[in-house]
Amino acid sequence: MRAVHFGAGNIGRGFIGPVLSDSGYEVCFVGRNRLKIAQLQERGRYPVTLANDERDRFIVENVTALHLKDQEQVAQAVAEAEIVTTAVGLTALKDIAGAIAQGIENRLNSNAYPKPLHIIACENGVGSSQKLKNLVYRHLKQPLKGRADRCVAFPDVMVDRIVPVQTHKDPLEIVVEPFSEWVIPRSELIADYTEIKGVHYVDSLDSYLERKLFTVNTGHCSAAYFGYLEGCSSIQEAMSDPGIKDRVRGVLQETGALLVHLYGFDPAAHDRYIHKIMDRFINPNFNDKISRVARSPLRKLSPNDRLLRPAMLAHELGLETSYLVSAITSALLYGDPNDQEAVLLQEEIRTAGLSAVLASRLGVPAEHPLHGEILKAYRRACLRHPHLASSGFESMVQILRG
Ligand SMILES: NC(=O)C1=CN([C@@H]2O[C@H](COP(=O)(O)OP(=O)(O)OC[C@H]3O[C@@H](n4cnc5c(N)ncnc54)[C@H](O)[C@@H]3O)[C@@H](O)[C@H]2O)C=CC1
Ligand SMILES: O=P(O)(O)OC[C@H]1O[C@](O)(CO)[C@@H](O)[C@@H]1O
Repeated sequence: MRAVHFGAGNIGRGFIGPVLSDSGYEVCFVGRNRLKIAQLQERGRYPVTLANDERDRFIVENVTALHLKDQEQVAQAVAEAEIVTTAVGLTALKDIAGAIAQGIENRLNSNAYPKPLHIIACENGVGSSQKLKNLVYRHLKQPLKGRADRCVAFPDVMVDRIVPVQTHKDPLEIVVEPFSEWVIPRSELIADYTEIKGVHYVDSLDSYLERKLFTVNTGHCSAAYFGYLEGCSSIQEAMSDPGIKDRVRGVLQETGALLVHLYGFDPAAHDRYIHKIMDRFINPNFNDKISRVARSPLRKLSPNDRLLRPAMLAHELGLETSYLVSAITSALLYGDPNDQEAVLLQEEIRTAGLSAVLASRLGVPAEHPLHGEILKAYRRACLRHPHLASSGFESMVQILRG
């Protein structure tokens, strides 16, 4: 059995690769980093270490690799695979869609009755595989789309494992948290699907996906944005500040009330879930950089993502949102000069004004009550954090003072 995985990065090597390999797949990584690709080709295996006290270690066997630029080989690998997975980042899906489409075309053209193919985007977000499908279909000619509909499935999934940025001498070495969960809805699978060992199959994905997105991802990025404002460099440092930890808990209690309302979770069980997730953030066996967890604030602030979606839904239901508003406000102040989206966000706020950004980027129109609340909270946060003035906020802080 052959799997093709796009993205030889942290979640690819640290989670998807090991699960597929353990399930008997030969895993072909498709990536951009020449050194990693060459090493994967040469060694055919790599080590994974668990960030637990014992530092348990295992080897992922039966792997190979291709460079994304080797278009013909990549398309052929997709054409022959049983499963294709991705972990490249939501915004990068458009850059691999053409290669996947070419693979589907080869597969359909070489066989009148091609075997079914499952293509799974293991990216954080709602409807990631459907997004990938739309991008792939833009490259397919009309008659092929109809045939692809019959034998290619794009199931949306939930993946959960914290894999921080890696800083080892060996470019393939990877340290991951011990916990992991991969959930796939049975209803989105087509014929002849071979179950992957270790995957949790469910009837419906929504509750699993939103519980994870609004708890692990909302809580984690809140810790990162709160920590950034206080000058922390890692999540571990941020979570050791009792004030930040309380605010993260406040955010998760708000999303928790929403999730309990939406999905009927038992409140006490959900409270235990929150507790467990906060313990995962604190894991002392690695150092998770704020810059990783806070990365791409425009994506994280988009209407369907981990901050705005729960805030808007909670507001609609008349639930409390003040901690979520404070997390959104902190994200709006994220100004890491090495993060392209943070730079663009700050530039847009400076040039168009916060109110316009709230309406156009975050989907919170001027007449929405949360619009005014975010503006107010933002003004208060600017005044509390004058150190941000050095990164271009000076004039704004002056205006706000005036
Ligand atoms: N790291 C984590 O703990 C988790 C990450 N995820 C999701 O997995 C995805 C990947 O995240 P990480 O592995 O952490 O990131 P990463 O940066 O370690 O890996 C991403 C990989 O995709 C490749 N890539 C990036 N842009 C590309 C492009 N335009 N074309 C082709 N390849 C490209 C990179 O070369 C890299 O190998 C993201 O969607 C993330 O939200 C999901 C759960 C956990
Ligand atoms: O990968 P993204 O969406 O930028 O966000 C990083 C997130 O990924 C995770 O590592 C796993 O979902 C979270 O810990 C973190 O919130």
